[in-house]
Amino acid sequence: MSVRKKAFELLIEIAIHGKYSNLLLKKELVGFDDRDKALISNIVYGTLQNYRYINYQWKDYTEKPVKREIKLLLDMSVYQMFFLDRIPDFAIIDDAVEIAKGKYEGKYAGFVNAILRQVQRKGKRTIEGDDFEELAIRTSFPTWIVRMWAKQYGMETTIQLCEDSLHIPNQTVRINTIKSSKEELMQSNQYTEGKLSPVALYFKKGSIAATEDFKYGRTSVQDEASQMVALTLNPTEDDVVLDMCSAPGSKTGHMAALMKNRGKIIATDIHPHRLELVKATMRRLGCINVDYQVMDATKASEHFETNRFDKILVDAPCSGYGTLKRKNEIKMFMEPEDMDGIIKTQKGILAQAYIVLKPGGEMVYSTCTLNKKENELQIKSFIEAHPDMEILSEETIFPFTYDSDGFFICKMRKMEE
Ligand SMILES: C[S@@+](CC[C@H](N)C(=O)[O-])C[C@H]1O[C@@H](n2cnc3c(N)ncnc32)[C@H](O)[C@@H]1O
Repeated sequence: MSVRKKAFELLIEIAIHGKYSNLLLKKELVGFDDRDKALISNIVYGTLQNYRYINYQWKDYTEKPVKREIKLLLDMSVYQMFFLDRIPDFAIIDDAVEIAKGKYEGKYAGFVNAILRQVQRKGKRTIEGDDFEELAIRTSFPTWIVRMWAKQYGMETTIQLCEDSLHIPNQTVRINTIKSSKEELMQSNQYTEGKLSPVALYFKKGSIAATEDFKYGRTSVQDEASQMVALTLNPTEDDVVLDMCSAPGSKTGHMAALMKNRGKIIATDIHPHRLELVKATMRRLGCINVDYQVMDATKASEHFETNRFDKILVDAPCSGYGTLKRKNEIKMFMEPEDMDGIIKTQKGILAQAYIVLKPGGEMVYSTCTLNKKENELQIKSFIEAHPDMEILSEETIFPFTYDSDGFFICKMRKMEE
């Protein structure tokens, strides 16, 4: 199968059928050589990352409603014409026409040809609209989120956030100190040192999952800002810790390492199949101080006695807007109402965490999103409802500062009775 046809099929799966891009590409690119793999990945991720900008380049050249698959074919072709210098336009257009011929009995081949020839003739369009609209189209975001971020964080930060989402992210591992050390791993020349977390290494090239270090549990794939969560909670060897939303287990493994495999972590998640991922990861990492329990964290006090835990991690389900350079398709699907249910769940989990936390105990609330309603305002309302909780630290890590994901991390303490 041609490289572009494969890219097109993958885009249909992601953009129309809602599959996760990183999982799909990992599975579907087996058997392609490295050059083809790189080109297919580039076309798929590039089209997703720039979906609104490239669509803007051709959408006014037709008044007819365009079928979703044909729209994707045009988007993908325009992406290649404007972003990939090495492929001549005529080859991209010919290929798109050939792919269209195979769809809907060839009905759209002429249409695809006509639109792409217009794009080729007219070149890049100047973006029209106010500052919010211009930024949203240029960096391919829905305009509502640009307005929301500008209101919450200011325009300068919003521009940085939007532009940062177009970068290819670092591949980062956490050193699993249960099995290895920085000194040992750095000997292999596969890594450079991280910038934020003391146990982060950047993987230089290739697939982390294919390395011996990963296979034997010396490393865990984990973004650097994400590593700051367990470091902030800082559980010790004597603690009994509740990890309320633990799957797939990145932070559980980190906490086990900080606790030197002593004390106890109870790892819970609402989804049994996701809790299985935590178990598998703990086996690979050699973590032996973890117990597992399927649990809806909004009902934690039905499972555990009051005041039981020394430390609690609430790594809450969230809108995920801090992970946009890693999960490009979120930008395409994000809707303002997505947040409503999540905010309610976060509130419910926090209220339950409070009940099962010991007086004098500490808890971290974290999200991988940039949205004050899920972060600062969520904490503000929690503290108002629980005046015996004090904030020890509250930090937003923007994804552009350390080329990491974006995280919000708040550490709190329950005052002694
Ligand atoms: C941000 S992820 C957690 C990531 C994890 N802490 C890690 O470091 O790998 C949020 C998790 O919360 C779980 N979740 C969602 N709603 C929940 C609920 N009501 N109770 C418990 N877990 C929930 C999801 O299944 C998901 O695994």
